[in-house]
Amino acid sequence: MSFSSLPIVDLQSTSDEIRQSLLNACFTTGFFYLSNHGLHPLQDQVFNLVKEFFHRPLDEKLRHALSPTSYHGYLRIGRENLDSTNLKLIDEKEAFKFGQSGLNNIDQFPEIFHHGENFQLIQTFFHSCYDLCLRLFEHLAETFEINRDYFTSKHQWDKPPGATMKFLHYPPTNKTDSIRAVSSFFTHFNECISFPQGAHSDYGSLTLLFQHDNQSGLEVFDRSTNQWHPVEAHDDKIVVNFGDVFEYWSKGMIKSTIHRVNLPTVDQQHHSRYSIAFFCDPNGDTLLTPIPSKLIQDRIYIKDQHATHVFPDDDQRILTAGEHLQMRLNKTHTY
Ligand SMILES: O=C(O)CCC(=O)C(=O)O
Ligand SMILES: [Fe+2]
Repeated sequence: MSFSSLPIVDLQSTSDEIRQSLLNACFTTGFFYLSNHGLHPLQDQVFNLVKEFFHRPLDEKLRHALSPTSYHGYLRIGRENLDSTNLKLIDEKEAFKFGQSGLNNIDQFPEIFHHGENFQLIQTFFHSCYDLCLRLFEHLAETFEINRDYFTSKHQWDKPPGATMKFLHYPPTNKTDSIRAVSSFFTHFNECISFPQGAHSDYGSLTLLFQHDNQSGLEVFDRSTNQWHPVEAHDDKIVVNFGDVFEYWSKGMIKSTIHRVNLPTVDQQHHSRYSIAFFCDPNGDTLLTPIPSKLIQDRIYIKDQHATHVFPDDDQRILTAGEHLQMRLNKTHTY
């Protein structure tokens, strides 16, 4: 895998160029920048709302805490911890999660999302993200030289589980360099320590990540060298990554690359970092069988140690996307 910089998929370039850059992303990190995607003006408005929401008092946000039976709600700091391999790591982020199934029911959402056009803005943004994923799926089908609707037909809007959107806030940290050193020391002594967001791979097919104020923090893991690499934030480019489902579908050709959010650099540590993640999941009954493409049909899937997060055991039973999602969600530890 090469990490010198992520490939750029420019949606205003020709289909051939898009195919080439997608192929490049498929063969390297499974991450790419998406430019000229058309969502930038909308994204700015949504970030204003994101900031307004997270500035509300904690008790007000907690009135809409995510419950085990709902697909949307507020997650306080430490509630969702994504590194399932290290139960001592607490994610120092707060989030608000929107499940597609709740998007029509405004009454369940915090007051601030009811004001003026805010709820319509959220819905429009959600739909635009979904449409953008469908567009990428069509380009990917061309890249794999298979039916144009191969992937889109597995992501039908009206079938569960649907997509999920998360507003994310990483509060300022006053960890100085010496505290950073002490934190890593304490992990050896069974203390819980906090980290903006623990290492994980995404569970679904595609993730869109919107960043704000060009504030970096995202890092991707290079399996071949065991090293973390920072991903530069550019507000006008969406960072897109493939999730576990594509690793299954492509017999490991596409990596569901592990990533995390690291502590900010010292000059940025007094600023909040905001991001929006949009997670696309195939319909629950979709089988995780290989894509019928000559690019991968002769491929032998050799699972490396990092694929164990995708393949929890060695039984050869073919999972559905729904079973896989449930298995990953069960492993996300919460307090
Ligand atoms: O906030 C970020 O930069 C990354 C978010 C992410 O990876 C996730 O929520 O799965
Ligand atoms: Fe992620």
